[in-house]
Amino acid sequence: MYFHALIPFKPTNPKTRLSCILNQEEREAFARAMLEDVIASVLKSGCSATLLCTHPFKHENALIAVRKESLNEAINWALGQFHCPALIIMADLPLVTAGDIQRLIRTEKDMAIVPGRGGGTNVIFLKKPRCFHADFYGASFLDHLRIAEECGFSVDVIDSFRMSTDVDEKEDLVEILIHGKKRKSREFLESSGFSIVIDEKGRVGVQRDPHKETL
Ligand SMILES: Nc1nc2c(ncn2[C@@H]2O[C@H](COP(=O)(O)OP(=O)(O)OP(=O)(O)O)[C@@H](O)[C@H]2O)c(=O)[nH]1
Ligand SMILES: C[C@H](OP(=O)(O)O)C(=O)O
Repeated sequence: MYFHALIPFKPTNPKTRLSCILNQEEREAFARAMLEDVIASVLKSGCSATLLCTHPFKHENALIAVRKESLNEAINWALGQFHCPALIIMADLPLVTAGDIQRLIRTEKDMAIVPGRGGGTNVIFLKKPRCFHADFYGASFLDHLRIAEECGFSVDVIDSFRMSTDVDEKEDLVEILIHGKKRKSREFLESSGFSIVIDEKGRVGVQRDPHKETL
């Protein structure tokens, strides 16, 4: 089955929650690396990709729509354009695989949704996108379930470590370094001097080679 994936993407000053370890230029490069990982899996799954960008951006394998309004307004504008099922997938899910995406688009329910850790929403597949509206931020997973109920949709909640791992905070980088084999995002982190470290309590974190620090 062939579907269209909508990937919201903020190319300019993204991932501000990583400002403690990456400067703006690095955050922009890292966000692009994660986006590459997501696009590669989207295309491998057989879907096409449209980037819903806050600023002008170019990509050889994706269509681009530039919308300067907020994330929800931009997505809701896009959903109104769809006449076929739609996949909304965030650009900060570098561990996603093509098989994960196929699992969503093969759902027999009206909607499939993947929660993000901490209450967010990482991926939504909608068979009737024009009935739905996005309400990201805060406990958006619960909000999206409520909106689906209002639409009368049957819902498939997908339990997936890889798709539920959105990369927002320094601690999240651990997952890329451990599980991100062959990912552009892992290459970026390794070439920027990041590696995993285990603290005195046995917790796993990341450290950066001081010679590669720029802050
Ligand atoms: N089109 C669009 N995409 C956005 C916007 N804000 C964030 N995104 C994208 O939406 C997804 C989830 O966003 P966040 O996790 O909040 O990412 P972020 O805004 O870069 O990160 P923080 O600054 O740390 O909040 C990512 O794919 C972002 O690139 C926006 O205003 N418009
Ligand atoms: C967009 C937002 O992302 P988070 O801030 O949870 O990463 C959400 O999932 O609602």
